[in-house]
Amino acid sequence: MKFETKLKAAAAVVILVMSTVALIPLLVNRHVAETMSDLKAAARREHLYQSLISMLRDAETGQRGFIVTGKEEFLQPYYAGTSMIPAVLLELKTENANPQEWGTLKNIEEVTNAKLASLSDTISLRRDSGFEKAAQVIAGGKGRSQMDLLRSLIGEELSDYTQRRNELREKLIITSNIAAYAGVAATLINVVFLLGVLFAAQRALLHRHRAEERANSVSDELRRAAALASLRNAHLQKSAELLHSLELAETMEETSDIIGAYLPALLPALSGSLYLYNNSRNVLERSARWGACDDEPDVLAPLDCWALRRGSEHLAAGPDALGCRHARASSKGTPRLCVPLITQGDVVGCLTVVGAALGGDDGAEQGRWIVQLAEQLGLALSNVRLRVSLRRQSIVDPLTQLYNRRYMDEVLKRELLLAERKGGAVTVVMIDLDHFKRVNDTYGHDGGDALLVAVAAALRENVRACDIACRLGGEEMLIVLPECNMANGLVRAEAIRLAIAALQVRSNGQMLTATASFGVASYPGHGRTVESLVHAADLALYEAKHGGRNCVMGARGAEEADGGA
Ligand SMILES: Nc1nc2c(ncn2[C@@H]2O[C@H](COP(=O)(O)OP(=O)(O)OP(=O)(O)O)[C@@H](O)[C@H]2O)c(=O)[nH]1
Repeated sequence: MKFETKLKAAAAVVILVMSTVALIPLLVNRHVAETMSDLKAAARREHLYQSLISMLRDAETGQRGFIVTGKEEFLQPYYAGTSMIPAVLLELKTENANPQEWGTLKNIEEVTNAKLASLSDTISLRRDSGFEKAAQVIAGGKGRSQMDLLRSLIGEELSDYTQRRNELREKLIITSNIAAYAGVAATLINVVFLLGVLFAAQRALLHRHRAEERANSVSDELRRAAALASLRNAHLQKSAELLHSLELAETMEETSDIIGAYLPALLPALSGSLYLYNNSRNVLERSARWGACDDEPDVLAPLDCWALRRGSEHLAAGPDALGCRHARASSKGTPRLCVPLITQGDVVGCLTVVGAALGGDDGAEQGRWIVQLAEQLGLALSNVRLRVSLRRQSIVDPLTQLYNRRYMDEVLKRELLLAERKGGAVTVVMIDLDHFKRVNDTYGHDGGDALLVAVAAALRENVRACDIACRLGGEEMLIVLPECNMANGLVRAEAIRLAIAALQVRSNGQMLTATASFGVASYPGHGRTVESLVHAADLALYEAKHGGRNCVMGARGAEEADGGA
């Protein structure tokens, strides 16, 4: 049974008991009232009997006085007594007479009437026949014996009533005592039951209070869980968007931009930086930052960060926490979480996050979410790296690290379209090493390869960042010079020719040198398509070869159509 149902049942029992208990004094008091009434009736009858005897005595006294004196005024007590006797007798007969009394009452009435008759007779005799005659009748003693009989009969009744009154008085005392005890007992029982109800009510209140507290705490937990779930949902949605954008990234720079744009929304109450590992320098370089607090260095040495040293996340919260060396003094005291970005055992970066929210109530949850995010970022970054590397492999010649013919086609096509739209120029420089077969024959294929690598480096060093140096195949190379006219192209080709001629390459203990022949052609004068332009450069190269090699030849018929760049 539920506690509150039990309490209701107990309250019903208490009300029943208290009502019953309240009736006890009522019943006892009624009994007392009845006894009091009996006592009053007994006293009244006692009084009537005493009055009757007293009235008869007065009547007799008046009769004697008249007989002795013969004066009528002496009859005054006689008249007063006899006038009230019938009423007294009537009341004795009708009011509260009990059955045992009836016989005696009848006798008393008869003797009284006889006594009154004899009193009246002697008074008449005195009037009519004088004192002597009346005195003789009195001396006969009839009147006295009547009076004695009445005294005896009334005395019996009075004695009965005295006894009855005593009995009633005792009964009244007992009943009164019972009433008093019943009152006290009822009060005590009521007090006990009231205390019981009070105690039970208090327990019920306590019970309810605890239940309310439990309900409140459960509802708080549910609210927190709901808020957490919605936050997680938002995080998951945002991180899914971020990961999707990272899948489309083509370069590491683009990757950094994407991460930098998403981090403020993913970790809004915090500040931080994302570092990416630079293999060649063995340091981590900052690729993105967000938030109000910027106290991170641009470059992170692996030994400066506990997370990188340990290979797992490191939280520094509180004054005694072990802080990383890269954390600057300005942010000391603010919780900081560093998480290494690791994929397949390799560190690809590090996420450092700073903010009071890391140490609050939800700090642990935030920390878990950041570690999870870092895992996803690490995986995504490694995918981007792989993609960038594959893409590079597909467009770069593995020996010389120059772009391959396929990429040259792609780039040149794009540059020609741009030049057409802008009305600009594009120049291509075709390069072919002289007597390269001889190099191979003399120094072996390794020697030839070493020379090719050195020439490729010389090309890269002598062009602008926007120029694209490619290896078309064998010892044949081509440079695309965007926004460059024929004249400038010829100058550039000449500089490269000199750079190649100055090369001294050591291979297998021998010093190798090289020269190259150059054919230069420009858009739009020597061709408007990739094929026609490359063909024009190739023809010029052919002329350079036939012109004695180690020289630069421009394609024919270009001057009038040359752009102004
Ligand atoms: N070591 C090396 N040799 C290569 C490579 N690709 C092509 N060759 C060689 O380059 C040589 C090209 O020779 P040719 O086409 O006859 O021209 P050449 O000897 O340079 O003479 P000219 O071009 O007329 O000056 C061949 O012997 C090829 O085997 C390469 O990747 N490495």
